[in-house]
Amino acid sequence: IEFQFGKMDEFVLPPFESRSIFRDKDIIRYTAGKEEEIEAAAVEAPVVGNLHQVGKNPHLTLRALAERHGPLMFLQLGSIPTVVISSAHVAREVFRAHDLAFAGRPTLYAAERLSYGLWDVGFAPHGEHWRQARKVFMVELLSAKRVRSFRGVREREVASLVASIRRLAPSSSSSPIDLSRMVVSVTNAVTCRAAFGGGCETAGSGRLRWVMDELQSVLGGVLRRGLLPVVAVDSCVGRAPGKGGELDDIYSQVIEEHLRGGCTSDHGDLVQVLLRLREDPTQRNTFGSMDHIKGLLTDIFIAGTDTSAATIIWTLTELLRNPSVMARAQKEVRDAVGKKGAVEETDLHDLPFLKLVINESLRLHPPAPLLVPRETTEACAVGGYEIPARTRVFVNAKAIGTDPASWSNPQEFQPERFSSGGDVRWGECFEVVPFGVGRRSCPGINFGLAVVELVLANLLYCFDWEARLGRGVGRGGGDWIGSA
Ligand code: HEM
Repeated sequence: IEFQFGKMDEFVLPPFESRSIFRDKDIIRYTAGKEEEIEAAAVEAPVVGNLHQVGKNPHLTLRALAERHGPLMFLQLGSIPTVVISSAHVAREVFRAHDLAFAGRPTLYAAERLSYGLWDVGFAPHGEHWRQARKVFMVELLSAKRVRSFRGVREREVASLVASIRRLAPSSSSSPIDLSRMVVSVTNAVTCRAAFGGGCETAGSGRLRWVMDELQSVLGGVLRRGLLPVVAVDSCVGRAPGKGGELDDIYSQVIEEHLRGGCTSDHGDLVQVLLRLREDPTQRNTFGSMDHIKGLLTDIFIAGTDTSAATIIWTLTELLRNPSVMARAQKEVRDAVGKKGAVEETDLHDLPFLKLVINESLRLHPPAPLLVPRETTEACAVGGYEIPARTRVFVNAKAIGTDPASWSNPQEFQPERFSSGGDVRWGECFEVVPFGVGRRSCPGINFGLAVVELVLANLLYCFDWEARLGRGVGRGGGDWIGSA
């Protein structure tokens, strides 16, 4: 089976756009008092500052700039003073000593609308609401137990993906299938069923899919143009499906049905959990209004769908580039599952090599290569530099994952490199940060990896894959690559 690479760069999530905050650019100085700024990245132009240097793939441009100017780099992005962290060494220093000071999020204009006024986790400023909502997210919505309860949902959706590919496969010998789109559909469907239960049908799956596509494309637009602090706002925010939009309508309908008791599901869906929390007097400030619930639902859709899909597609791409790794992963899954016909979740424990493959793919291709932007909540000193409160912070996960100081042959795809260290403690390991670091790191790791592993295991078990002739999968071999 072949698949199309054309959409690959849609899977890279560049940083967000924000409301601009005017600041003096001469703010970052040696605390020793020397009149010296953190290495300002090369040529700073009037008004736009270093913006013109950022380019189409900011994580790559910033990595190249960091190679010249150092792993703790200051940029003036338009009117926004920004610090970029590009090595494990600096990330360790920052997040071990100053996790709290770096736990803020900038107020993102479009995000405010998407999240019903920042009543969510991902975009919320650091503070009491964020703390409460995140705690409940981790305990009630995204815990290992809750994620396990969605096992049936995942297995059904993956079986449906396999059936669709089988239907398309005979005719695909001359025209490749668009696997990217199909994989996004699966991650969308799993999230949707976990969130809404039977409400997915109520909302109408076609309509819901359209809204989700719209949500992702608006978000993509916001993120893609994210480094242009002012210009990006109008075109994206106007379409952002927040309050009063189509998605809002779907949420209202599904919540209404749940309240009437008309939406039941065997696993207990996320809307049910959120409505239960709404009745709890101790949770009133966090879950008391419908906007709270809708904001949190949006978080799950935004954060959980494209990130997981990107991981699947990049992993398959690396396997195509590395046929011997593909053969080993495929042998592992086929030996473990035998003639059962499909990989079930219980089989995943027997696939240690596949886990290494996914880790390696996340190292080389973090789906959010600059994570989600942070903002300092207070002034602090890092590496002898003073960084003021409200400085924008990007952590370049791509640069960190490919830093030669941490990784030998960093550009090579070598899953075995993860075999000696046991399981990676995501969020605590500074050499590889696809899920971020510290207290704002991703709370959805279990949920995301569960679907990534099941989809990949089934794709390897059920099909033989090869790259389309004439479309190189070597480095720099085609227009589909080069973005992460
Ligand atoms: C392979 C899949 C995923 C990847 C690579 C990923 C990556 C990330 C990254 C890089 C961040 C920013 C962390 C930081 O600022 O340090 C993040 C935050 C977040 N993710 Fe994920 N994510 C994935 C799946 C999910 C899923 C499935 C969910 C929920 C269903 C989710 C929910 C969130 C939330 C709510 C936040 C915001 C956390 C906060 O600000 O406190 N993610 N994720």
